[in-house]
Amino acid sequence: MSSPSLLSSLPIPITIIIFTIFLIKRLIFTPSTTTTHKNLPPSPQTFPVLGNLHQLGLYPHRTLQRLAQHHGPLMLLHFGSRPVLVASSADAAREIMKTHDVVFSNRPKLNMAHKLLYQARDVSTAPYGEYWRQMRSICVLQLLSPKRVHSFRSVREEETALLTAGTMVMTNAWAIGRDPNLWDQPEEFQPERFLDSEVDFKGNEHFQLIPFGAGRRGCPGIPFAMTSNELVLANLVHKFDWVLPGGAKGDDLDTRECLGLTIHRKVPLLAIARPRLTR
Ligand code: HEM
Repeated sequence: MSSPSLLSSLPIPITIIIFTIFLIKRLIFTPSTTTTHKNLPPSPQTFPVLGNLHQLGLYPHRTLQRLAQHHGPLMLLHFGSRPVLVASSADAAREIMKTHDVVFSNRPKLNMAHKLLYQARDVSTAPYGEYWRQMRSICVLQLLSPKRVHSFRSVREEETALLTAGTMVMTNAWAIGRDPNLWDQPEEFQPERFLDSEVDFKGNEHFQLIPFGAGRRGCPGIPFAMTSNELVLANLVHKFDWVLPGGAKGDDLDTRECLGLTIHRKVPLLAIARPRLTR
């Protein structure tokens, strides 16, 4: 007669618990696709159902930057079941926004856009296609052209060999803007670094600075934004001296960020304007 195995000698609930732990471990520690899936960009380990969502934390731009340092400038994550390709270098951004921008010109379907923006009928969330093309050309030619701004005065889908159709793409412009391979002392505020520099912010050739995005879904409001920004900034600097309340200095500022539609200051900047020009 054979002796009973260790498992069969245990009470049933304990056997079930051990089996469940074993299953969960197998599911949780699915190996990274860095080495297992040929032709796919590297991926961090995924968690069942959540994918990589649980890893994003409060500051996804920072988490993605850290993951990219480990897995490379083009990596594949999963937000739940949705594959998400994350670009974290200027070269990767160029591939997506210039070389293959037809393929990546759609927008994700967002409930918010359908509910608030007339079934995503506005130009920024409209799916890539004829309707978007017409809206965009009205914007660019009729509303936002340099001439018009000045006058105010006062898919075709190609499938790539690597990715599943429907893969969402995120370009981490924040991480690219801090890439030490591209910028000298990236965390330092040195506006003079742009003097006599070829880098511009329009995303035409230089993808290391892309505040307006780039490619066919890039921001059409650049002339409008730059004209308004320059005017407002020039007036604020020219007409006022600025100090911090209570004699505080720049180093005293709390510069932590906060996540929202865009990343913004966690603690609002309070500054006192002292007029220095009398009319
Ligand atoms: C400093 C100011 C601005 C910044 C930093 C900015 C930035 C951006 C960015 C990052 C995008 C997404 C680009 C992409 O997906 O690749 C975008 C799209 C867009 N922006 Fe701006 N923008 C600014 C001002 C404006 C202004 C003033 C207007 C219009 C009056 C405007 C109209 C649009 C539109 C319509 C889109 C969607 C384009 C499309 O999906 O085809 N933006 N902007």
